[in-house]
Amino acid sequence: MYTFRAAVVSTSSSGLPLFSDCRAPRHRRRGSVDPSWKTVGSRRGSTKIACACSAPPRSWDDGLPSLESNGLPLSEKTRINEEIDNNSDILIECRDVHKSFGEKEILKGVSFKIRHGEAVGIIGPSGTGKSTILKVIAGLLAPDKGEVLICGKKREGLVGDEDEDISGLRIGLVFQSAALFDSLTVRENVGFLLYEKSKMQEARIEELVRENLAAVGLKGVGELMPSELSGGMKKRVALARSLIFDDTQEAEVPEVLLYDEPTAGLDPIASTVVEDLIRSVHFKGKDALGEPGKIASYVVVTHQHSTIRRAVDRLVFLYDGRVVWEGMTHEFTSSTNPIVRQFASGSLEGPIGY
Ligand SMILES: Nc1ncnc2c1ncn2[C@@H]1O[C@H](COP(=O)(O)OP(=O)(O)OP(=O)(O)O)[C@@H](O)[C@H]1O
Repeated sequence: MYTFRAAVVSTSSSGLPLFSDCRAPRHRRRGSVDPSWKTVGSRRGSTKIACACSAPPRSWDDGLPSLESNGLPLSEKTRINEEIDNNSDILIECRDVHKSFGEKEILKGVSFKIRHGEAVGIIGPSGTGKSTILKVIAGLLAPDKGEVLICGKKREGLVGDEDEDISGLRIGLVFQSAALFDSLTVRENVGFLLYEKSKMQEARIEELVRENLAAVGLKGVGELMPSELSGGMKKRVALARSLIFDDTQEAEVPEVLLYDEPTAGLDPIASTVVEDLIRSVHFKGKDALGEPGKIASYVVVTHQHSTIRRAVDRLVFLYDGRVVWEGMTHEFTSSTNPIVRQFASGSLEGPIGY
């Protein structure tokens, strides 16, 4: 399963133009380049946080009655106001997202919301579309039907497309394979985007690389090659790469990180390290330097029970291309939903067929 997924991500067999710029910079290439690497994100945000996290402007002609003219009872007005307030912290919303690969319909109408401050896990049986929905959110895949709203605004186009215009939010995707360029040093991997896309001085980039490596508990590894790192260290380097950004160019906008099976293939202790790291770079946590993390919200696709328990607070359960259950992590094992029960217990008996 792991190998297959890694293969899907690490080749451009999907035919996506997205991977067309996934090459190491020519002057930094040393030998072969892992073509799988892609950092996803809009570094062009110009909206201030207050705007970034506020609800989309709502027209009172959109089906909801006007508060001014219809003399609604106070309770009704309150309800509507609460609904607006409750939606004001939604960073990402998937609405009825469909996606097929050839004849195979994978996502059959996926809807859920990610709010500011949330730590969400996406779980479900193999092949049910968990990685696919992450890639749709990240702008690596376009939905066939339905939409993804980023801070209330419909995402148009894919990452790198000219018509891609997401502002007010940065989205980073951390691939399960870590997907480092094997021909670049750790420092070059972490600073890749800044070396390539920014006008920052090399010395400043190096400083940021050092800071971000330190934040994930890695000091003094900048000049090592990826082949010299353990699997857990590679995942941390990938995380540091997703945290770094050009802070000279843009207004500060929230960042959402999407982790695709971050603990797959790790031993239990290495998994705990990565799970705690995921928590630590969240703004509610403290990074390895004791500073508050930078991440506003994150989403973790995982199969591992330890990761579910330790790294996320809320779960979205995908089955057969749809969300069949959502709930808090502590509700997962006591759910009466037969699909969830079977999955949580690992039983062969139940609605999920293998
Ligand atoms: N680019 C692609 N081209 C063709 N089929 C694809 C592509 N990407 C994914 N698929 C198929 O879509 C289905 C869902 O894949 P996905 O990786 O999203 O599942 P998943 O729920 O993350 O699985 P797992 O838990 O095993 O990693 C699989 O059957 C896979 O073969």
